[in-house]
Amino acid sequence: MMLSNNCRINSYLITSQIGEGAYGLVYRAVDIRTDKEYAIKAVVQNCSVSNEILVNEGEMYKNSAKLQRKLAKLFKESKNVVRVPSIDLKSIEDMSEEDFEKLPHYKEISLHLRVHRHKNIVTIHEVLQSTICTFIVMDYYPTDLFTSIVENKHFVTNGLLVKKVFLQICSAISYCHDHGIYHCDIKPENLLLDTDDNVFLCDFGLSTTSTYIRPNVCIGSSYYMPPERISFDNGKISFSKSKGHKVKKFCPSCNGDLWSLGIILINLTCIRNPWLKADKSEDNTYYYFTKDPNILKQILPLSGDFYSLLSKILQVNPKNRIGLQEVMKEVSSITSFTNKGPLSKVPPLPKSVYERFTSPVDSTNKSLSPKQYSHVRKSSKAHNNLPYTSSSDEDDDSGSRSGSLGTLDTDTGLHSSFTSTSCESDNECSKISSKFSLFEKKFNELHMSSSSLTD
Ligand SMILES: Nc1ncnc2c1ncn2[C@@H]1O[C@H](COP(=O)(O)OP(=O)(O)OP(=O)(O)O)[C@@H](O)[C@H]1O
Repeated sequence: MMLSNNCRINSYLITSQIGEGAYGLVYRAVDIRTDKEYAIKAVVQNCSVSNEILVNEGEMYKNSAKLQRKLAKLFKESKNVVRVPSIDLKSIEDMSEEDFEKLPHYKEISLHLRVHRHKNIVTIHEVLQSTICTFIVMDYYPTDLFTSIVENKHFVTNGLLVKKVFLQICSAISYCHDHGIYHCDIKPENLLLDTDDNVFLCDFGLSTTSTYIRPNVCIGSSYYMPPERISFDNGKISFSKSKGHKVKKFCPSCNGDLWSLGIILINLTCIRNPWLKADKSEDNTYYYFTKDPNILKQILPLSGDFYSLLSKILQVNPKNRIGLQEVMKEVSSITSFTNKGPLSKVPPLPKSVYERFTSPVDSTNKSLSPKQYSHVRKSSKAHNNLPYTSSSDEDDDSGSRSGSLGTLDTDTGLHSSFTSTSCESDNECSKISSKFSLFEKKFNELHMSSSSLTD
């Protein structure tokens, strides 16, 4: 069930639905106060986000359809305008593992907030809590890397662009790793692009702070999943001694992300995925690759140098993979990706260009504060020319309010507030606001907390 016209969350007018995933729905919206566009991800409250479950497609659509129905009901009951409190971002960023046990869906937001200052990571502007879900208000980007590679064939003719985008992705991932966050779901659909071909990492729904991850736990998209998450050979897992006991060593999380980056680099340069799944028993190409990595040169038009780099990244044993910084340096200096065509000759990058691509900050904005990249709508008035045209009371904040505020049932004590522009003059809002200061107190006590590329 789609949302009806004029649905608004505080000052965000929903204009369309842009995504549907395992844990939520993503909407495109415009802030009627500023005319800026945002993406709003609705994540179901109390959904048990487990890093160990690969949600199947049927289940995914069931979950999102259920959320869709609940949201439609909520908007209907609140005459299309839902008023919800904004949660203090710092309090979410500071949440602990213990807090995530109580509020699992906040883990994604917390981990994302810890790294969103990087110039190539999507900025979160606001987190809004409703009775049925949490809304994450982020910068909006018009396209993703999958569409750009597959539909627009944007990269295969421009080696410099391949290097720019890939190095920006590496820089974002390296920043995450330096902050103890491992994304675990790097895929082109989770890499968004602005109109200047800058890339932005999103979706921290599977990310983890665990430095080591248990092998053979399927997480992420199968095309990009490293082999140790699918069928790691137990005979090869090394053991170490701890207090006299034999302890099974887990696989380094950072090296799993590295494998996914290797597949992304193949996507960018060859518009192909080498295999459906890095599983010897299920995928013949991958099986032959494990017998002889040279097979890559037969199935893909790789140059000798690029093959040599890929064979250092796509090491079956995660411990043998080349480091991320070395990958970045090698990509910067490589002079050919393919053995024929426009990518058979690509320029090595001067140091200054390499530094610009890999810098965590925008050269025009030297501070590591969250970015302000939001898309500004072309129309001068936000409510002009919208697919969902506004009603006459659109700008009247003293109009009808949703009852949802008063029934927010979380008792976690997350610090929340109403933005002054959204409902300061409203009686109900101030009542709820004082209710939230009690939560604030409790907060202090608790110390809160596929598509694929065509083969
Ligand atoms: N900030 C954004 N701007 C534009 N589009 C976005 C934004 N964030 C997400 N999307 C779109 O919505 C899709 C789903 O978002 P996201 O990956 O965060 O949700 P998910 O529920 O975790 O999905 P999945 O289960 O497929 O990983 C993305 O692939 C992207 O196309």
